[in-house]
Amino acid sequence: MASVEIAGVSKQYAGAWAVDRVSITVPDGSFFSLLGPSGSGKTTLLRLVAGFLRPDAGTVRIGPAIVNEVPPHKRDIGMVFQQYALFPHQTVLDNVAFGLEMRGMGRKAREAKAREALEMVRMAGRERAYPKELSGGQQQRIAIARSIAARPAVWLLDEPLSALDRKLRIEMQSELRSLQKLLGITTIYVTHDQEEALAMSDGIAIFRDGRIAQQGSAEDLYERPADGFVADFLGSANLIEGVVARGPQGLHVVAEGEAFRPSADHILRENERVHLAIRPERLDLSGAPGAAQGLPARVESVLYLGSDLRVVLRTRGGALLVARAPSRGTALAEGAEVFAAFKPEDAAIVAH
Ligand SMILES: Nc1ncnc2c1ncn2[C@@H]1O[C@H](COP(=O)(O)OP(=O)(O)OP(=O)(O)O)[C@@H](O)[C@H]1O
Repeated sequence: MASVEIAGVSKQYAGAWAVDRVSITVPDGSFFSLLGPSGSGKTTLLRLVAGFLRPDAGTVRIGPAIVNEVPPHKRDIGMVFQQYALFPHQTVLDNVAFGLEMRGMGRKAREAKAREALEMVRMAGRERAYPKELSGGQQQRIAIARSIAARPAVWLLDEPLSALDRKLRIEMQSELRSLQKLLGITTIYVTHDQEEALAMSDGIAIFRDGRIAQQGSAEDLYERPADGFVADFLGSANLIEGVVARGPQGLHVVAEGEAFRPSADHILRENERVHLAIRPERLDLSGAPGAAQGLPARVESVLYLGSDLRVVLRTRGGALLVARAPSRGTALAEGAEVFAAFKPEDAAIVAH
């Protein structure tokens, strides 16, 4: 197995930087996601690691070796694409064995390896089928089996589940993760689905316009977003404008005329303009103003989502807030006046 180290890598298309000085280290055996909106450079970076593209600057290492000049088939990688890219006129077994043949393995050995891979993706018994006889989910399992049959050191997946329906996607997320752990394979996973990245990854890099807005563990990014873009991208954070002021208790954030204490791990600079970023599920609408900190607000709409409600609120200062409240035992009507409370540790303070 091998780590992947991307150091200062850039790539431009027709004068525009698709990937701009990106550095990421993916430790041996870990699962790392590239997350970001469409066009932010995720696929370009994955193709640079795969060797389909050459960086204009920087280096890509797989294990100890710099691979900038190494063609894809010599990089010891397995790849899965959004579109399964199976050969329609070949059987499942031949599709999975294809890469092994390219590596010069004899028929017996490659069929044994291919069967082993099919067992891992729970497709044993379908060796003689053709791709068109399989569902989309099953075809993707075949593509996954093909990518791991040779037991590569590095696994690169580009939105592998985005063509599947939601239920199957969630099932496949945990299967992919289990398989990744079983094989101990170093993995880079491209997705634009924040829930998927949070659920699956040891590490995540959030892309914005070819650059990394922030990288870290799922918890780091969710609880301590570096800025409003990251906070919002990772799950519709509420952003309330404020400014850092000095009071008798030290530095705090003033927003809509109220003082908010920072949690212990925030470093504030006087007069800095900031946002308080609060997750919808961390707003508590159940109480009256009292010991808790928060903002008075009026309910604009209540949407029933099954297990919970989505409540849209407008603060007196004009900020729009979204809260999640349990659907049982919550009686909220449009126009009601409420107090939206939150704990200091649930409000990340992010750059404006
Ligand atoms: N072959 C190409 N020629 C010219 N420009 C390209 C090419 N491939 C990508 N780009 C541009 O590079 C930028 C990054 O694209 P990239 O496909 O890496 O983004 P992405 O984050 O993977 O997006 P998506 O989620 O939509 O696939 C975009 O502005 C895109 O238009």
